[in-house]
Amino acid sequence: MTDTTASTPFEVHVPEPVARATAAALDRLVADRVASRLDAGDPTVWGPEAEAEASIRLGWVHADRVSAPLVDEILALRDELRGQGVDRVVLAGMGGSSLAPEVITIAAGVPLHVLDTTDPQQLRRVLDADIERTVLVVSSKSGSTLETDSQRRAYEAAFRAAGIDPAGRIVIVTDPGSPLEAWGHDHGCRVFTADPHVGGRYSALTAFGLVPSGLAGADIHGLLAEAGRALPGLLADDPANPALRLAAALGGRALATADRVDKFAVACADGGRLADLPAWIEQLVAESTGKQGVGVLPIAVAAGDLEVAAQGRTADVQPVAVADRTDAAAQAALPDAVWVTGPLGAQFVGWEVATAAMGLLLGIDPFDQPDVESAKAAARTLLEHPVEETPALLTDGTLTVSAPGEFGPVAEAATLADALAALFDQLDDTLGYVAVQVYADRIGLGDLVSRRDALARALGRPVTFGWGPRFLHSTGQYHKGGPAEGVFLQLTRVSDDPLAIPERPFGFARLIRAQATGDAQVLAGHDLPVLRIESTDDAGLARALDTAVTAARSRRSGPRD
Ligand SMILES: O=P(O)(O)OC[C@H]1O[C@H](O)[C@H](O)[C@@H](O)[C@@H]1O
Repeated sequence: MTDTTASTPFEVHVPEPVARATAAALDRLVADRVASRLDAGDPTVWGPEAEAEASIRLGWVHADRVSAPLVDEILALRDELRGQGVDRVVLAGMGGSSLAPEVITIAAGVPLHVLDTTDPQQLRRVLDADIERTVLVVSSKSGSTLETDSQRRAYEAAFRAAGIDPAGRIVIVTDPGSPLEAWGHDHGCRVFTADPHVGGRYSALTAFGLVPSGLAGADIHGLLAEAGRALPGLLADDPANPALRLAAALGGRALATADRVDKFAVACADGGRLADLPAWIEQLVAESTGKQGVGVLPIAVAAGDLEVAAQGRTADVQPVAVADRTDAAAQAALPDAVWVTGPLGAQFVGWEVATAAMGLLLGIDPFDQPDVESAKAAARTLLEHPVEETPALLTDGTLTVSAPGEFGPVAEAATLADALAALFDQLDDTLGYVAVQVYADRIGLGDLVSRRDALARALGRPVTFGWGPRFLHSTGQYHKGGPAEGVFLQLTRVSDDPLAIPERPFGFARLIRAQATGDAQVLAGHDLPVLRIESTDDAGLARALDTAVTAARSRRSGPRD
């Protein structure tokens, strides 16, 4: 008897009109044998310019097998730590070194405290709690990421201040040969070296995803098994291959001259297990595809938000729903959406294959991130030299408004609402989007995200929402290297918190401000409109966003030429 209850390992449903409009892209992916060439580790898929990078970046295709021996090692360490009463796991890491573990542990319902910030308020909350029960995982592929290094320094000092030897409480995950590996060995820490043939954003099923998640109590063996079950179907040159169908549906119209669809809004449709998956998809797709003036922009949204709603969404955005199992009633309620269904391990490899295939459709290298370095360099320069203030346009209570690079008539703005209206006037009504970038405590002020949908509805255009500096390691590449369609609203919570970074001449408050200033300068240097609002209190951030919604509404209802 056939088992009709077995869940499908990975399934993609593409609405008929989308499938028709992207059929040529799917044909191309099958004819170019992208799936079997990935399976074989062929680095020539993306052309001669991408070959050198691709030749050291395809280890993720078989990560389920390569990572299997790690599982017992991680679980043994977890038991050892628990035996010592150490059961609280904190992760220091940015981008590809923290997004996957956060998704995995949320799906598993186990606690993991992710430090992917330089915001002093957010850091203090984690640093000040339960240190006697805490193990810190420091994850960095390069071993030189400034935020991660700063978090590690702060925690090491906190362990020492509490009379705890950091050697037994800091676990390192890094590439072989990195400065962090050397630091870990020199300081007697447990060190896991990852497969160096996997880039950060493709590393979910390597030591980067597995060590923190496994220590926190997630079923990492099951996760690898889910990927293993899906992979054969994902590596077949077949028009039924769900990853190729996903790539064609999302990337097949991104370069069209008419009716371009170069964005997708992704929501978790099962309300629970995969709730955080859209944040991981954002980094994978944005950083992989957004370069050389082209790209596919992923926008993480909630299920009822404008960009996925049946009414009012815009033609350049494809709605996407992710869920861990098929639910016919939910699918019927969102008939225009591409549905991506499967358990988390399968979602990881399915999206990775699809993203690599999108790289072929777009003609770019899906494994590099050429524009990420520019923001880091600008922040470093600002930290080494006294910060050069962009003159303020105006102040409003606790808020200071400035526009590096200027744009339109913003210099004449007399009020915050005027400045916001000037920014929104730069928005292209066909392909433009607004990127809201908030450098603040993303846990304590998490409610600010709820204003994203209101702003999108008021503008009638898509809105992305990123927490700084986290998004610099995720969608930041797309904003600078992708199509010049964005206008940028940057909010920064400035503070005089003295939280120090040991052996550095600057503390966290100065660092986060330099990161915001540096990125704004780089964006303005690309001739992109950037409005900066700095707030000396938490309430100012909410007030600035509420004013943005009001300004956006009057733009829509006011006279248009
Ligand atoms: O793991 P790390 O070397 O610390 O890198 C963390 C992140 O840094 C950069 O921003 C890259 O663009 C990301 O892809 C990467 O995930």
